[in-house]
Amino acid sequence: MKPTILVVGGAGYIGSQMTRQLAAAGYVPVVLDDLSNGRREAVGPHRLVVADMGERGALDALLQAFQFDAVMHFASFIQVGESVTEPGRYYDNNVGNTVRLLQAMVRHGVRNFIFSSTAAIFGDPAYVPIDERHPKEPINPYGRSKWMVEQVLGDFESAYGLRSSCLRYFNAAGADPDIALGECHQPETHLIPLVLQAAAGRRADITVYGEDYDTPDGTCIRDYIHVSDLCDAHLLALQQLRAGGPGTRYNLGNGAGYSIREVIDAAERVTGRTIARKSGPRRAGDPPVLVADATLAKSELGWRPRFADLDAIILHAWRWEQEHFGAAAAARAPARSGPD
Ligand SMILES: O=c1ccn([C@@H]2O[C@H](COP(=O)(O)OP(=O)(O)O[C@H]3O[C@H](CO)[C@H](O)[C@H](O)[C@H]3O)[C@@H](O)[C@H]2O)c(=O)[nH]1
Repeated sequence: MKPTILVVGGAGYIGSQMTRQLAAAGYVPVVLDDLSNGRREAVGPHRLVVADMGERGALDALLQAFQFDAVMHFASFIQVGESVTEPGRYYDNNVGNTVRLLQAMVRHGVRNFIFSSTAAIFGDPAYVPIDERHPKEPINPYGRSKWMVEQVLGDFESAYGLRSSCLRYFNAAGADPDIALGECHQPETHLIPLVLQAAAGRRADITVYGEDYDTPDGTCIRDYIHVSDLCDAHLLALQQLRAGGPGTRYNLGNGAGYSIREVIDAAERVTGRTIARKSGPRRAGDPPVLVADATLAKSELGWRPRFADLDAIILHAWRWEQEHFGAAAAARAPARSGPD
């Protein structure tokens, strides 16, 4: 029998890609999503249960109905700025609901958990590239909420034998190489999709948040990682947990940092279009440089990123932008019967 995996938040950007890759790798994914941020159509032919992950009754029914081998959890709120102005919502969902999910797993004897953690747990880096030993000093509620869950997971492993892999994403970007899935946040706040909206003429320009950082060109440096490579790391972490290994934590990035200006230059190269840029103030909570040291994921998981090149990441995102929002999408729109 194929192992069944619960993908919480599997209708979202990374969760839907994970669902697709799990099925391709021979697993049976079951998606739990309340569709507050996810899209029903992103789940494709796979089983979707629409419910709130904080609801005890819904969780019990689901964990009763299926024998899950593992749970992957992608259903967090992810905007740093919003977490500063609405911390209650972030702690309630990212910590409270995650603990409720973990308690349901304990009640039903599901022992393997893969958690989407983040570079934001490290705060302003003391050094780069950032390895797993780097101090955890998050500087915003989003990062704190993720670090709290990592600590909760340590306690759940000691007390209940629930083993977990925490994967700390640096900047997830790109789209499915077949362009079946891609980024579609409402509202969109991430740099690469916004830059590509400007290239496509869906927005007038891109605002660069701060040009006075202590970096070579004054703009923030990030380590962009392709969404498919992130999902590959999840598959490897899943194998590792299912083989009976202890809980693990891995930083996931390509180890190469690109400034905002370099990202916009790369997007101009890939799209062949000129992208208008505007100077804006710094965005609260942005560390100047975030670059991963992913040596541990490579040596212990055997993880090998397939799309480490920034231009390849942007090219997939650009194809997705055109396929999903461009002229082809507009031509398809009138044929649709109504909202879905
Ligand atoms: O219109 C924009 C949007 C972003 N940026 C800049 O581009 C860089 C990347 O910003 P993103 O919003 O794309 O990504 P973040 O680094 O802020 O966010 C990533 O890391 C966060 C934690 O640090 C969260 O995990 C988040 O979900 C994840 O995408 C930042 O310096 C940001 O200030 C701009 O200059 N203009």
